[in-house]
Amino acid sequence: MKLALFGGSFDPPHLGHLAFARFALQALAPDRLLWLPAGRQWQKPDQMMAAPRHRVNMLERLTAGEPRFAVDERELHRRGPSFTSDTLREFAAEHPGAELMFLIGQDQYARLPTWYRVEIVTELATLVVVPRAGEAVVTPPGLGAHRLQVLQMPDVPLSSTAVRQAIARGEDVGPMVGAEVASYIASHRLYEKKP
Ligand SMILES: Nc1ncnc2c1ncn2[C@@H]1O[C@H](COP(=O)(O)OP(=O)(O)OP(=O)(O)O)[C@@H](O)[C@H]1O
Ligand SMILES: O=C(O)c1ccc[n+]([C@@H]2O[C@H](COP(=O)([O-])O)[C@@H](O)[C@H]2O)c1
Repeated sequence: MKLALFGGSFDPPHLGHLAFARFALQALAPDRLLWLPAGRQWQKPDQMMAAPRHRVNMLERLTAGEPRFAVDERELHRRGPSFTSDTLREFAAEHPGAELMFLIGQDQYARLPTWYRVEIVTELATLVVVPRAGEAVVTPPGLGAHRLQVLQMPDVPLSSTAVRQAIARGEDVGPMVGAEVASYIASHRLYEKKP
C-alpha cells in the first residue's frame, strides 16, 4: 500500500496544485492520493483563509473525476494547529506497513527545519518535492536524515496568493483554478475585497 499525502492551505486550490498531484500519480503510482486541507496553518496566522467548508468544496471540484484522489478532512476537525507530524502519526497507525509519501513544493521544503517535530515527519514519510517558481530543489541546512524524491515537473507558475490578487482586481481566474472552482468562488464571492 502506497499512500501519497498532499497537505496545503488550498486557499484557494489552483491548477498548479492539480498539475503537481497528477504528475505525482504518474511518477509514484500510489494507491491513493489524499488532499489534506490544513485547519490552522500556524505559520500563516494573519493570512486570509476561506472557511474550511469552502476550501473542501473547491478541492472536491478541482479533483473530481480522478478516482485515486480524495479529500481528507482530518486536520479541519482537529483542535489547535495543524501539525503534519500528528497527521502522519495518525496515518501510520491506521495503515501499518504502508509507504507514506508527503508532497511539498520547494518553498515549503526550504522551511522544513522550522516545522514542529520535523524529525517525526522525516521518519514516517518520504518527501516528494517539486521545484517552484524556477527554484531548483535544495536541501535546507539543518534538516536531518530524510528520504527524498524530487519530481522534475515543468514549472506551473501559479500560487493561491496570485489567485487572490487577481480576484481583488476583478479578473477572471478560470485559467488559474479551472472553470468549476472559478464559478464556485464567484457564486460565494470568496476573496473579494470587503467595502
Ligand atoms: N504552482 C505550484 N507548483 C507546485 N507546487 C505548488 C504550487 N503551488 C503550491 N504548491 C505546493 O503545494 C503545497 C500547498 O500550497 P499552498 O496551498 O500553500 O498554495 P500556495 O500557492 O503556495 O499558496 P500561497 O500563495 O497562499 O502561499 C505547498 O507544498 C506548495 O509548495
Ligand atoms: O507541521 C508543521 O509544523 C507545518 C508547518 C508549516 C506547514 N505545514 C504543512 O505543510 C503543508 C503546506 O503548507 P502551505 O502553508 O504551503 O499550504 C500543509 O499541509 C501544512 O499544514 C506543516
